[in-house]
Amino acid sequence: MEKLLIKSGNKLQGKIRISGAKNAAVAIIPAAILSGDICFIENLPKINDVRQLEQILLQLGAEVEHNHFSKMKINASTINNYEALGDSARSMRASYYFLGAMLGRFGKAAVSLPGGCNIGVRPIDQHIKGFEALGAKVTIEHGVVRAEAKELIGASIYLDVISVGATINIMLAAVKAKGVTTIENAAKEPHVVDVANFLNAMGADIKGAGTDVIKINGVEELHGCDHMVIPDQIEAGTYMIAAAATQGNVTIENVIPYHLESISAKLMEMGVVIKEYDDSVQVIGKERLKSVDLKTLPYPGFPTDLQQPMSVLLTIAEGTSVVTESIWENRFRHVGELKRMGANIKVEGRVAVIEGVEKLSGAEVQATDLRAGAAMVIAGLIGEGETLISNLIHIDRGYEGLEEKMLSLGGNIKRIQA
Ligand SMILES: CC(=O)N[C@H]1[C@@H](OP(=O)(O)OP(=O)(O)OC[C@H]2O[C@@H](n3ccc(=O)[nH]c3=O)[C@H](O)[C@@H]2O)O[C@H](CO)[C@@H](O)[C@@H]1O
Ligand SMILES: C=C(OP(=O)(O)O)C(=O)O
Repeated sequence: MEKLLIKSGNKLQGKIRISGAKNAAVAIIPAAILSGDICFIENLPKINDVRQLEQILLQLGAEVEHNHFSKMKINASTINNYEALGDSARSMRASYYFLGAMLGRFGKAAVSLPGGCNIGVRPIDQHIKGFEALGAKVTIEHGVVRAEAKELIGASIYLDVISVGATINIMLAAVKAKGVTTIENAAKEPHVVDVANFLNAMGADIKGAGTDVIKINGVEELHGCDHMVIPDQIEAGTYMIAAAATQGNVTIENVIPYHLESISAKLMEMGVVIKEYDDSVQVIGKERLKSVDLKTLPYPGFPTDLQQPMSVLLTIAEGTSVVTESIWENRFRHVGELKRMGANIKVEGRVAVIEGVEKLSGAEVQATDLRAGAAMVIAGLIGEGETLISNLIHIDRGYEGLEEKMLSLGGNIKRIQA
């Protein structure tokens, strides 16, 4: 089994380049099948979720070419199967975007119920409500979601919860529907905007992405396009936190600093020095940081996907921090692992109370999910001695070359068979 062996002691120093955003890429790839023309997608992250999406595209009959995923060419004119069933679809969350995309293009779709991180129940009722409002019939049987519509007609849809997935899936289904669709209480994450920009580059007419209300004027046809995926806000935040935790000095390049404001603000509140440039941020750590309270919220709030890495930093801050996870009901599974390293954390429901300790100590721990994995890597960089992390499958789903990037910054980390 592959594990990550980390020795602590090195402060991260230097420059790091952030990859394309996982959560944008995994929606844009399925979105590309909305047209029978050729789409080129650039700046894709080299992660397992993207590899699984390629498998699904091939399963559907699309033609795919890429140069180690840097630029993917998708020809969806050859699609002859409307069912994405099996391990690839089940292995990840974003396979559910094929529902919206296939429904939007062909009026029918079947996708195995998606997987993804085990961080809560993860219902898809808002996606289904949206598809049904557009005129589709949706069923779930034997672990497969099926959606079918003779004709999709624009509708007004109010989301009961702010959902990234439902917002994007409804956009995908609605771009070619007859008439106007509005999504109210829409998610505003940067990846939602990137997907809307991609669809507009294909000829869609979407306005308001990035605000609470998205308006989609259905168009008859979409065409091919060339699109560059935005930089990954969460990967950038992960390296910012790692730099702060190791008292390092790291310049994080190829970012949109505006997308990082909630993270920069929290780090500065703790005493970290952040310098913002046009497309990079420099993070300079300090010896003992101050505790802070943190509540995860939809964008532009503090992202839930950085709650776990951030809680590592809080374990060694001075004082007591209260972390409230308001998006997912089960996103504290990393706490048990951090306790093995000497962290002092109490969890009550969706709240974790973290009492800062002088230091963590290395231990054998697991990546219980994707961001928990990143959290363990940061803990390993600061935990006295050696840390061995297992269950790397989660990390590989969403971080491009994590150990190579950490190594280039001076982190003492290697992948071993153990
Ligand atoms: C591939 C991808 O982009 N994953 C991200 C996406 O997940 P995902 O799109 O699955 O998350 P959502 O934004 O949909 O979920 C937010 C909240 O809404 C609830 N909900 C969602 C849909 C639904 O039909 N019904 C419902 O009740 C969820 O249980 C959760 O409490 O956004 C999350 C919130 O920023 C991130 O943590 C994930 O990294
Ligand atoms: C939870 C995440 O991803 P997914 O929705 O793909 O499980 C994440 O990226 O942190």
